[in-house]
Amino acid sequence: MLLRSGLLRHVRVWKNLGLCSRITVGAQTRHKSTDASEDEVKHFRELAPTWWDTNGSQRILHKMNLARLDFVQRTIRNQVKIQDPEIFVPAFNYKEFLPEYVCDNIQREIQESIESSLDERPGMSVLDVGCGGGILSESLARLKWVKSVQGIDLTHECIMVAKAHSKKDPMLERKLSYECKALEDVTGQFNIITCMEMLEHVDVPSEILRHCWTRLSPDNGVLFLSTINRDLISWFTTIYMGENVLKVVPKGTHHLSKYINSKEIIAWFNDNYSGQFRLLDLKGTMYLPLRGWVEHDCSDVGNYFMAIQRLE
Ligand SMILES: CC(C)=CCC/C(C)=C/CC/C(C)=C/CC/C(C)=C/CC/C(C)=C/CC/C(C)=C/Cc1cc(C(=O)O)cc(O)c1O
Ligand SMILES: C[S@@+](CC[C@H](N)C(=O)[O-])C[C@H]1O[C@@H](n2cnc3c(N)ncnc32)[C@H](O)[C@@H]1O
Ligand SMILES: [Mg+2]
Repeated sequence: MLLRSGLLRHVRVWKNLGLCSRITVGAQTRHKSTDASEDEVKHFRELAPTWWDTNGSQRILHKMNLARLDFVQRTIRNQVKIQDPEIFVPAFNYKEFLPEYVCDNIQREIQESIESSLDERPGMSVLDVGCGGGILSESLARLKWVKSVQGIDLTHECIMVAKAHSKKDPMLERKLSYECKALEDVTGQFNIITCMEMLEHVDVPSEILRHCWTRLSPDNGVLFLSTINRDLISWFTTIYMGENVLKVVPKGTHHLSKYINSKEIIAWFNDNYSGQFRLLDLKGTMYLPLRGWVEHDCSDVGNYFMAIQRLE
């Protein structure tokens, strides 16, 4: 069992990185396999009152919301096939040959066609797992092509804050609902399931992934994950700098030993659902002062966004 004390712990974890896969760490005797641990619930219970203060303890989460919503929208739009024969979709790298204004027009027409295709479809149902105070849930509920968002979380105070904040916007009332419940108690299937900045807070992440999978529509449902690789750079940025130096993340939020490598998640899906899923996108993301969260292609280090599609 990895020691949880001081820098030595982090060095030990870092040296032992390859020895145990985080994804299937043994489930202790648990009431529910997807239950939250008391210390995590206590931590987020204390943060709940200031959740919607965009300059408060969750300010980094608010800043991250812009980047992850871009990731979600880009991924969903990329699944839309252009149906309109009037739309010219060049089959070559036209941006290298055509004038910029022509390229801009082509891009605009393609995006407009995608948006109208999305709007013509029946709206998508969304489950936001570990929704916290609802930062992502509200943003998703405001998307035209989303018909419903169900946010669940096991910190009761977060759900109360989420419900109170959503009441400020009447438009959300018919699309957005919240419940303090465990994932395994959620019924039905969803077109989109989001599990953002939550996996690194649970004791048995494989159970969360398994229960997400069974609630993902087999008709190309998409699971969006964002979490953190278990590496020294993650420790340096998210814990040493984030919590101790810059103090932009509440102290005690993260524990390196609970971080999950993107490769571990992909390996777990290959082991459990081989041939039934497609990795739609995987991007690293990092917070840079003055720039906010920026995407990069090194998804094996630091934070990452992942989109996995269920094929059957
Ligand atoms: C290719 C690659 C990644 C190379 C990186 C190399 C390297 C060493 C880069 C250093 C980057 C750099 C310039 C660091 C300077 C210090 C800095 C800006 C550190 C970032 C601190 C920070 C904001 C970390 C984010 C932590 C995090 C995961 C936030 C999400 C979050 C938030 C909250 C909350 O607000 O309560 C709770 C959570 O559970 C979260 O996951
Ligand atoms: C960092 S917050 C992320 C909130 C939200 N997903 C976002 O990104 O804005 C992590 C949330 O996960 C919740 N959580 C932790 N373990 C959970 C579990 N096993 N089931 C449901 N929620 C859980 C916590 O209560 C907390 O609200
Ligand atoms: Mg986190």
